[in-house]
Amino acid sequence: MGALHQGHLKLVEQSLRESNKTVVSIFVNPAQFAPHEDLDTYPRTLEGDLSQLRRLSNDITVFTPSTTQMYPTGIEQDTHKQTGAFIEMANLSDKMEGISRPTFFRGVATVVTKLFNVVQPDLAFFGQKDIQQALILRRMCKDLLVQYPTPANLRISPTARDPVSHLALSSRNAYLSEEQRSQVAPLLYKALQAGKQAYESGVTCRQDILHATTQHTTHAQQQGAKMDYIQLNDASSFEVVDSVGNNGAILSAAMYVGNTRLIDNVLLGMSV
Ligand SMILES: Nc1ncnc2c1ncn2[C@@H]1O[C@H](COP(=O)(O)OP(=O)(O)OP(=O)(O)O)[C@@H](O)[C@H]1O
Ligand SMILES: CC(C)(CO)[C@@H](O)C(=O)[O-]
Ligand code: BAL
Repeated sequence: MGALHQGHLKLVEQSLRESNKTVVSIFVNPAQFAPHEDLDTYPRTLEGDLSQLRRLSNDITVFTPSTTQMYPTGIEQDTHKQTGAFIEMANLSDKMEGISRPTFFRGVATVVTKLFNVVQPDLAFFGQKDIQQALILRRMCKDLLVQYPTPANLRISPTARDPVSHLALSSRNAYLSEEQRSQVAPLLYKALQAGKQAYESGVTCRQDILHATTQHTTHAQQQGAKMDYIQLNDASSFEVVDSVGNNGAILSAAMYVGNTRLIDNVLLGMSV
């Protein structure tokens, strides 16, 4: 969606390494924003984005469609008023992130289907920062027999982080004040890491893993942040799990720092 940062650029670099043609789409997709969310204020920095991409390579095609091109029959923000074709990911899009953003994955799956139809990529690169999004899209490719890309060719790359604070890079970090960015937001990953460390020292039970995170989530709340959730989920069904079994699990969280909603996750006993 643009406002490019190192996390995005790493995906582009991966594509440049693994493919002979790279297409970058930059499109702020209205359908994935609920009416109360930040569609209007979402950072848009197209000129800077294009220069960053040009610095990586002269051989990148940048696809910057208009809303009318992507939604030729229009798009209503309110899902109840929408008509026509949309992709539903039944019993998946209402779990995890979907509890707080019930129409988000419908909007994402729909726009990514359109992008795949237009570009027909052999390979597609998504970030682990939005882990449920990437896994839902891989499942969509499998269920809908998508050929470009096949599910195996939808790659999920590790989350790029600030080298000092380990805060996950995100376009929405631009909303944060310097103090929020350096003092409060990094506590989200610290909490997740504490859960991961507990798991790696032998703890598998959800309650105990979540307990290990509380020192940092409490600290964040004392600093004015508001936890939306921190939860342990299965990576296929996205159901909450009571313990980490053989298939591993995702420990993920969302936190408000001021009005800015940040997400992050770590993988326990699994890889993508
Ligand atoms: N820190 C990161 N590391 C790796 N991939 C990332 C990172 N941040 C975003 N991506 C990936 O880049 C792609 C484009 O994401 P998007 O444009 O929504 O950026 P974003 O920084 O995640 O923005 P937002 O603030 O809206 O969450 C997605 O596949 C996303 O997972
Ligand atoms: C997948 C995506 C491009 C759909 O608009 C967006 O959700 C994103 O950038 O993560
Ligand atoms: N990277 C996810 C885009 C969104 O939050 O809308």
